Amino acid sequence: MKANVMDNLIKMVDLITELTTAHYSQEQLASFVDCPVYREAEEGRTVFLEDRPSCLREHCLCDSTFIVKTNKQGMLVAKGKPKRLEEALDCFIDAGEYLGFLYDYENLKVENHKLKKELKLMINETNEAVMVVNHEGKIQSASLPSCRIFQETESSMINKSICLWSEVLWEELEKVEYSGNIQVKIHDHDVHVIVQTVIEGGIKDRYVLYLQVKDRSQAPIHTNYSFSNIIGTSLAVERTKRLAERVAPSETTILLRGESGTGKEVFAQSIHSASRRSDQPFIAINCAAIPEALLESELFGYDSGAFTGANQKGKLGKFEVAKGGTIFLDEVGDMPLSLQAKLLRLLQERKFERVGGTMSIDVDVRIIAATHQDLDVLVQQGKFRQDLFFRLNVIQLVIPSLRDRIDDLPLLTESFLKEYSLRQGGRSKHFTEEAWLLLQQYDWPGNIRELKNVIAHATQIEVGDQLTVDSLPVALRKGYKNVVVTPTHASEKERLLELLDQYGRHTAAKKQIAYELNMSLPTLYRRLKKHGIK
Ligand SMILES: Nc1ncnc2c1ncn2[C@@H]1O[C@H](COP(=O)(O)OP(=O)(O)OP(=O)(O)O)[C@@H](O)[C@H]1O
Repeated sequence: MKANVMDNLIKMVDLITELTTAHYSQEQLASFVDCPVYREAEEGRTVFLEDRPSCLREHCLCDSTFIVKTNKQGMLVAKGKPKRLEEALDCFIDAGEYLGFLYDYENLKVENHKLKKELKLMINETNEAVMVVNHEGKIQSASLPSCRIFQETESSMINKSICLWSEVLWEELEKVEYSGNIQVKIHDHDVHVIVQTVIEGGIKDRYVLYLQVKDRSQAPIHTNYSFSNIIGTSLAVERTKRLAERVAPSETTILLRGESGTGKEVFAQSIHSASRRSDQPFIAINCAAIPEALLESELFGYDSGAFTGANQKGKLGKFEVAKGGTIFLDEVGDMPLSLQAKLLRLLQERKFERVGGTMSIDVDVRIIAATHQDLDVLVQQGKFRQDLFFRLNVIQLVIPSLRDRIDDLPLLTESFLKEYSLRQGGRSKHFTEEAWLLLQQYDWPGNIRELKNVIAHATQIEVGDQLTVDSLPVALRKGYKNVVVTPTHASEKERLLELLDQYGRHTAAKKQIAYELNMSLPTLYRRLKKHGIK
């Protein structure tokens, strides 16, 4: 479907060139009334003429073969091979319909600038990476997805030579006669470029480029996770998954809470994959990992000339790169207050300005924010704006820690063992009983990320199929006591007792404990009963 529309767009560029060559006004048409060809065309049929009819000859502005399409408003006369134009007219309608507007070619006023404007609009609106490069290698128009591949704003690419980004691409473009395929590297991405040349007056006038990033794992749009591959069947994770699945299709802003390494990004990606935006970009940005001075331009982009002495070209910010898709603001609690104000305005007005820019840019992005910190506390401390907190906290999902879903340890371990053993080209390895006990006793402060790292480490250093205590990191081995217990049971019981000691045994304390464990109060009572805790 998309490929067809692209083909159509490419062909249309050709068509537009042809259409601009001749058009007859109402007055001129008045003098054609006696012409049989014109009358036939007036009935609404497209008439293809191998030769120029005598009735048109005297009014004719140029001398070549014609195709005539007419109605009350005027007559469209275009130059070119009849069969090709017939196809092109169909393409014109198809592409117009797909892009949400139908160009009424019955009423077509064939004025060069208008058609060029329409083409530009279509290029801007398309979700495909399309560019037009002129015969000197200068970029004439570029759709937003193509700007993403080049990691530039449209304004910083227009009228610049394509050589600035890839000399190879320009060398290869020059070799293309009519159409061709080029493989190039742009910012380390392997990009496949489909090229169509536009010939005017017998010479190559411009190139229409359709770009596809081949290695999608490197493309910003890529997500690895959907709900179906979130591993875990524990009550805590099932509950969170159900709630996330319910809110995914809506456009609601979501706040994910949970310790580091619990899978907040995994949930954010899954929500994106289950939303209407799934074929649009998913862009993640860690607000804590980027120096404060750079965060604003990373998020909102900057216009050329925004920084003196700096790179004079503009740059797209993550909100623009994510257009139509989802942005994942990880560690949002670390965002500086000055930027919190800008983010709040964006959430309220769905608009923002680039750094150094004056133009307001509309935002069409779903926001999923995440934090391992307690935003309530940050609000009380004056480190996080309360109004922003309310805006972000429309739906809150708490991702349980691995301790609180320790029942999932076997499933997770098995899956990571398979993954890493396969990666290393061998059979699936397994833990000895002793090592397995240690894994179950450990309290996993680094959560699933830590578990993954432990398994990657163990499978790498152990040559045999069995992963022993010795292949575990020191932090885990510290707790090794060589005792036989039923650990899942024991560790949950231990955790419950610990929390009861900490908070107390009255109902309010139990409510707090249930909240901490991401379970309902009745579930907590069931668990307490199961472990014989009074
Ligand atoms: N349910 C799951 N099934 C499979 N893998 C998971 C699951 N949850 C998390 N992981 C893996 O654990 C690692 C950490 O997950 P992720 O980055 O989503 O955590 P996070 O909570 O966003 O961490 P941080 O707060 O540090 O950014 C990733 O490698 C991810 O693939």
